[in-house]
Amino acid sequence: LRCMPEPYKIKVVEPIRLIPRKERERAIKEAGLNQFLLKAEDVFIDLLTDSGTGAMSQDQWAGLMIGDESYAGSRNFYNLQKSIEDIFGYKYFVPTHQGRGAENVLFPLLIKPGQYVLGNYHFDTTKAHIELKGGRAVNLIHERAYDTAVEHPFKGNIDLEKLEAFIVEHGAENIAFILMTVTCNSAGGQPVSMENIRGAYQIGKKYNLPVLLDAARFAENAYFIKKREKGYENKSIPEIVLEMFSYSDGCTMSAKKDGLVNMGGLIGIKEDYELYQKVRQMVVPIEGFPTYGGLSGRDMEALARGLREVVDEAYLASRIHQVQYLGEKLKEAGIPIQEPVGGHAVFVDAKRFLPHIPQSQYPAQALCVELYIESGVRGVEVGTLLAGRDPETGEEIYPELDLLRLTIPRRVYTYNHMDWVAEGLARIAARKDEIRGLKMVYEPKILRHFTAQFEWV
Ligand SMILES: CC1=C(O)/C(=C\N=C(/Cc2ccccc2)C(=O)O)C(COP(=O)(O)O)=CN1
Repeated sequence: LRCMPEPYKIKVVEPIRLIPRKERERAIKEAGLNQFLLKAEDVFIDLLTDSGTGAMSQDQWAGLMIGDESYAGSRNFYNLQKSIEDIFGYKYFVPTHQGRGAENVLFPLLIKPGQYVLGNYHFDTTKAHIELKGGRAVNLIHERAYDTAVEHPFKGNIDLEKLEAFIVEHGAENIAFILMTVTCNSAGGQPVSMENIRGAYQIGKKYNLPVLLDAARFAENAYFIKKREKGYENKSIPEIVLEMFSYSDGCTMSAKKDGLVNMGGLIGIKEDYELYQKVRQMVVPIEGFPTYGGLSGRDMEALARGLREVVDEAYLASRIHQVQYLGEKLKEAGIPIQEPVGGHAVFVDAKRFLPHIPQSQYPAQALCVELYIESGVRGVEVGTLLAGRDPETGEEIYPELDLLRLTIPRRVYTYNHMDWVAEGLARIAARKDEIRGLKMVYEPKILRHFTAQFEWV
């Protein structure tokens, strides 16, 4: 499975340390069995998220030195604007501090209370912003995404029949917009095919609905299209990216993923000047000013350069192969994962791995805690804990997928680190029937997974 070596060499290193098991047991206990509450220094290999945790290049670091911190009209804003024009083919954009900043500015301009926002599968913070603006987030991903054992090249695809049927049934006037998340994080970092993006866009046009991309991992999505979709094998990544964005009216983007930066986000608008004007007004009270949107000049420069780096095929091949490699190692150890392996993470199917733990006892969270104790590796739960409660009934939602996400930061870890993670999980697999469920002893009201506290059942 080894592919071409990484197209970069290491120049700076940051020490990491595996603290003794006794200390790991104490640390996670003090964190209420919630890995979000651990100190980063007590984590050996941090697979909590690929968001903002990647390594920047020498070109990006060099760019910090030409950060223009003028309040308005910063040079770096115009450099970022050029990157967005060249890569997305969009005429307008506004920077924001991260993805949620983009959602917080854009969504109230598009959603009337009670309207639906239709998508393949909204990420949880995006769903939260849709609901906070009075919208109703609806996931219409194709059924196959819920069966982790089923292999399909584009499990992130929206079910186009369901999409059109929903619009016809509820009336286009009750739909705010269509949001396509590429790649689809919640379904396991699964890509969306060009045909599917085009199909959703055509349906949007047919019913006069805006179509937006949640573009956090757009480059990884483009790579999968090149590798897996007929007719794209000879297209360059930049060509594929331009075509993807041509099938949208705009995008929100957490640049902390495929922007290759530690902080950043943006709202992109293809050509709707009127919407752009509204966004420029809204960004002032929320993110500061239209030419900096919550970012310093140097951050915008790092992003302007990161967007150009992320569409490099040699980089994408090495990044995605490393994720595939970890997936293969886990499969060899008989650990059930979402197949095929996605672009930014390996998702362990905790329901299949720990069938003796009911979803009401958070199997993926229990596995996450065990993995930290066993090997100092921090993953994250994408399952019942994350799903939260139904906003209307208050009942816990038991999602189809109860996954432990092992999220690989970009350009940070080596294959040895991946082996360490796989061996830790293999040791757990040997004693998995002894793993106990969890009960939540403190439950926050909003986005509970960040600060919830647990005890072993
Ligand atoms: C598809 C997509 C995302 O994946 C996304 C953020 N993902 C994150 C960041 C995160 C969120 C919640 C808990 C832990 C970590 C991820 O770990 O996966 C956002 C929000 O972006 P933001 O974090 O910059 O505000 C919008 N869309």
